[in-house]
Amino acid sequence: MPKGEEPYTVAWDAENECILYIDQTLLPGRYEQMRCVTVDDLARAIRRLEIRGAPALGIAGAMGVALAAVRSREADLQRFLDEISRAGDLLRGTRPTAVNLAWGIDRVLQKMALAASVAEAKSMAVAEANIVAEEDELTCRRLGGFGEELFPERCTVLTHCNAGALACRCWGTALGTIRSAIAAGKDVRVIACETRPLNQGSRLTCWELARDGVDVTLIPDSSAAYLMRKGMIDLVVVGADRITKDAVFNKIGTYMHAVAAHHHQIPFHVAAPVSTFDLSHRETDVTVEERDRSELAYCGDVQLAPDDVKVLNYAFDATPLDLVDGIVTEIGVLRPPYTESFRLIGRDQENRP
Ligand SMILES: CSC[C@@H](O)[C@@H](O)C(=O)COP(=O)(O)O
Repeated sequence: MPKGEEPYTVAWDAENECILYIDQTLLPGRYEQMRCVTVDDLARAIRRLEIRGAPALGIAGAMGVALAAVRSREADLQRFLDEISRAGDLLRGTRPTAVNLAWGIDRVLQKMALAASVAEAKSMAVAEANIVAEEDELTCRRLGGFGEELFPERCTVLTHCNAGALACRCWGTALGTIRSAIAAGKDVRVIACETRPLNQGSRLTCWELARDGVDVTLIPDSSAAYLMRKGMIDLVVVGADRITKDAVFNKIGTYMHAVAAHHHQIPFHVAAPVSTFDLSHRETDVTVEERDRSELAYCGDVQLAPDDVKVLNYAFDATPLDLVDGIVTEIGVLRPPYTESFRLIGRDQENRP
């Protein structure tokens, strides 16, 4: 977190060789740091959304591989690498849509494959995981700087879900652009959609922004189009979990905001690091996570739907690129038709080790 001595969302504890993280399921009531000492602990924390948000999942994936490495007792290098690769597969399977998770895991596995001994592989894994985390902070701040230019001097921006400090190491992507605009002296008010069913908007985005003294107003997801119609929203900025050749995957509900923004001629922007791009795939190739019926059928212990009713609980949706007016990244703001910028990013990704 950017304030004072506060902890980062996900961090490596070098002394105890484990992962420290802020349990996001406890917010806004409790702000508490937890630890994962095994890969199983981490897999559980990710499935429960104690750690969530694409860039934070990338860091968690990278640190999860480092955790598996330092905990291993295997002495043979090849068997060691096979064991860590299986740990990577376990983590990769926890949440299929946010591409950053697999990206973070693969980055550390690829680095370890260059090691000449188990000891070297372990120290390479920890070092690379920490680099992934440090880079995320730089990326968010750079991205925020580019995104700031999208904000008029005085404006109201709508955002969905939480693409803030809690979804990254700190600062945030969509909220990073808002923080940067405010830091540049602009008068920015935020409309935060509650983001049913798990309320990342009301619990996390409102908590983060209110704590920073940002003017934030909570709305039900279903009122966004009406506020647009009433002229109460100047622009929309959201994060992303995966950007394919043809679509932006983000929290369920994002697509309806994009459609409504297009209808009302309100700019709709996405803020995401280059690590969120997956330009070798199309929308239809991507597995969209479906979550448990209990998230909709219950609110805590209160039953909201009959026992036998069918529930369809997609965690994400896909917004076609023709509804996206700009994608803010750490290398600049990409503009439609995206062909040339995607070609350059895709070529760069293919050339990675
Ligand atoms: C910078 S985070 C961008 C996205 O990861 C965010 O908008 C989102 O959809 C997160 O979903 P979640 O299910 O809470 O992990």
